[in-house]
Amino acid sequence: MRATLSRKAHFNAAHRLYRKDWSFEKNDEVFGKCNNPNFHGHNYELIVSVTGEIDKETGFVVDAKILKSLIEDEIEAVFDHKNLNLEVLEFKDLNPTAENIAVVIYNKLKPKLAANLDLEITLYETPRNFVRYSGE
Ligand SMILES: Nc1nc2c(c(=O)[nH]1)N=C([C@H](O)[C@H](O)COP(=O)(O)OP(=O)(O)OP(=O)(O)O)CN2
Ligand SMILES: [Zn+2]
Repeated sequence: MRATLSRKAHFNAAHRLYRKDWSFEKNDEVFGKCNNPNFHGHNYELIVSVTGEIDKETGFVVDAKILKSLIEDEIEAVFDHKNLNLEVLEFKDLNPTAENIAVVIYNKLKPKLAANLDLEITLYETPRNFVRYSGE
């Protein structure tokens, strides 16, 4: 029997949406106020969902305590109160859009989970904008 265990987390981070290889005008045209050179911030809300067989002995898909620690160590410690463009290696040459942040989070967590577990990342950048990514 399969089920999904989800864990919520959050982090605050600053970012700027732009491409280094575009002019300021082109970045302004495409990214608007998100191209502010002085950055801006969001209270990101993260939902990490793990799907798999329910273990017959424990009743767990995955131990929620272990998932909590994984998110703290791999995501919150790296992203919380950081400037994503300047302080998080993965975004040195990658625009820190909600889509790309969700992919980076997926890629950090997936190898840390048992191979038979499926992972879905839901990332709210604002209360109204959110992204889902599950590796496809
Ligand atoms: N496809 C995407 N579009 C946008 C992203 C993104 O990550 N992916 N990000 C942004 C900006 O980061 C921007 O800061 C979002 O803020 P805003 O437009 O203010 O979002 P709100 O939900 O708060 O907007 P309201 O107009 O107040 O509803 C832009 N686009
Ligand atoms: Zn933004």
